[in-house]
Amino acid sequence: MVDIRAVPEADIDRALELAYLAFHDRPGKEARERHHTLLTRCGRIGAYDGDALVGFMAAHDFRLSVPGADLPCPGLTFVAVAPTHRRRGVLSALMHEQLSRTAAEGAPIAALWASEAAIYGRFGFGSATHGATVEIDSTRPLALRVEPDRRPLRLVDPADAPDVIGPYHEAARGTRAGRPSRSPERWTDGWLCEEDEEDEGFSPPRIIASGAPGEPIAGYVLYRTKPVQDGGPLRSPGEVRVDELEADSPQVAAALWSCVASLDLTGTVRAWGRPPDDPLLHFAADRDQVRVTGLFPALWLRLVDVRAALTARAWAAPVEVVLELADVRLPANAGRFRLKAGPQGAAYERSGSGPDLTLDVRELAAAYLGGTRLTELVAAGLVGEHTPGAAAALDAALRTSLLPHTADEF
Ligand SMILES: CC(=O)SCCNC(=O)CCNC(=O)[C@H](O)C(C)(C)COP(=O)(O)OP(=O)(O)OC[C@H]1O[C@@H](n2cnc3c(N)ncnc32)[C@H](O)[C@@H]1OP(=O)(O)O
Repeated sequence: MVDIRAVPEADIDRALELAYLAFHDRPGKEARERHHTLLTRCGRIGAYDGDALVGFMAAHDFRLSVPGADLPCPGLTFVAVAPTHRRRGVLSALMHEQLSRTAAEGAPIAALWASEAAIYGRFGFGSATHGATVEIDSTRPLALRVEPDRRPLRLVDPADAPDVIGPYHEAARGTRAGRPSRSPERWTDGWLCEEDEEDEGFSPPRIIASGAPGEPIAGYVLYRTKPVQDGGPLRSPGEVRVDELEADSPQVAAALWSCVASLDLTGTVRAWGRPPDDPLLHFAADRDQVRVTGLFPALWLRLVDVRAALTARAWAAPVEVVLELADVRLPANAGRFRLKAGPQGAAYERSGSGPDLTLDVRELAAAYLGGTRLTELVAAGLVGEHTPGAAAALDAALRTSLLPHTADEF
């Protein structure tokens, strides 16, 4: 029997060794130090078999943008179970403890990025945002259907970036649901880290902002580059990897995309985590030049307190439905509830009426940010619709003008 309890700071190095073991990772000294510091700032729970730490889970203290609100939301990370103890319920026990703590702390939701998509649905997490991998052939000028903004572009020193682009990012977070808050440390130790943790072949981060010095910025692009790989006949062009691009308008976005697509000694721009409704995909004149090469589940969301989550968000249209909700991990959420919601707010109370929709909490979580349509889940056989049109009506109320999205992998 393992014992689930808080992991003291003294055990952080052991937790990291366990995580590196589980993730087949061998980071260098600097990355280890960064991870250590990061874990000092996270909530930490462990599974101990006697003295041995055999399971671990950490939680960032995030807030997450949801439609019309910004909610406390632990961001679960560094989940690892020792190879000697896997498939014996250690993760399940850690998750049980984590969800109980989340509820006790009054956070209505929790989120994570999954190492494998098959793991977290059973714990009530739904796939709530998606990322698109976009590739631009930049061996020729980027063909656009909008006129790029003419404001000057300027380089921002990464050391100044939290002050220059941090507030811009924080404001942009409210425009799309699904975005976690970014602490100064997450900027410096993650996005702006000199060495790229995934691939040390990439340059340090580069930032180009739109707007003359002294003026408020109108957008920015954060990217890294890889030089030409010179293997004789196998010579491949340099690559630009766009990590983040935010802009006030399509014209500013066009100026920033054009800029990275025209960098000398590069022939490809890869943006690994764009919103699936990225305006670029519409204003690119040649869709053979700008291609979506992949679509992946990004943020997984858990509605820990369904009532608090539903009544906290904004609603796009009036709806009144009775939901029969299943939640085997958090039974307080389970049962029949009448949701009456609209632009004025929402009420969610237990009901004795027959259900319009029958669904598991993971399906409601997938739909909560407006990124997954319940009508599609009905069509997939995952949501039962007992009143024709009920799923479409709830979709209309959950809808957001922009798809939820985040590239903040944690
Ligand atoms: C948010 C993050 O940090 S994501 C990172 C997750 N960590 C990793 O991928 C590191 C390598 N893997 C591991 O450390 C472990 O295998 C973990 C954490 C994925 C699973 O831990 P375990 O203690 O083995 O899980 P546990 O025994 O509680 O399994 C619970 C259920 O999930 C299932 N499950 C666990 N892992 C997986 C998986 N990778 N794929 C599919 N199903 C899985 C189990 O079969 C079990 O199913 P059941 O309830 O029907 O019996």
